[in-house]
Amino acid sequence: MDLFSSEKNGNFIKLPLVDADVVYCPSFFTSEEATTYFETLTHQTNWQQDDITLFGKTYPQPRLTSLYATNSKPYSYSGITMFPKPYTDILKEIQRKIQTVSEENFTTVLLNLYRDGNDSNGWHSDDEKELGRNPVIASVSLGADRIFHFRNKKDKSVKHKLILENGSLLLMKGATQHTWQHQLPKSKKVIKPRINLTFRSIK
Ligand SMILES: O=C(O)CCC(=O)C(=O)O
Ligand SMILES: [Fe+2]
Repeated sequence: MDLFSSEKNGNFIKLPLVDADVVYCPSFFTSEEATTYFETLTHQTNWQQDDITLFGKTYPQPRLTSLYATNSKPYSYSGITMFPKPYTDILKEIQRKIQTVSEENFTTVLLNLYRDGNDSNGWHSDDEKELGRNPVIASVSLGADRIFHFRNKKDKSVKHKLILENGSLLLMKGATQHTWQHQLPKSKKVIKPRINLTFRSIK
């Protein structure tokens, strides 16, 4: 499906990032769908808090995570290896809806729970080998609005900010993970939780 002619799924905005392909859709899901998904995933997900190792030091990850997949392939990043559980019905439903616009056969979803504005996700690219060369990553946001940043890898002063809203979809494709990093910074103002799902393909 051509993203820009899709009316049913609302408004797709292409972000002005050089050598990247990032599209944001603010209300991909209705607020009723987003509320149902948020409530169900809060309670049904097998949330865990792993330790990560960065530059030889070990810390508890500043958020909770969980991995689900249609196969049994693990996913490794920041010194953590996660083994997936099988998709639940709600994850199948969300994936079916995003697959109508993403044209990618996702196998795996990483869920993040940011309990409040103290939880965060530091600068990184999703460039692990198991994701393949130019990964398509579909990122769904539920719950509290949070600020999201991109910065260019060659010139880290080149940044782009956006707000990831409840029920939104962000699609990152093409060279994006080679040329840009992203982060979800802490925010003193945020007191409510947010759930993020990033659908990926690990073959
Ligand atoms: O929470 C988000 O919006 C970003 C998550 C992310 O970048 C990741 O899990 O790789
Ligand atoms: Fe990421």
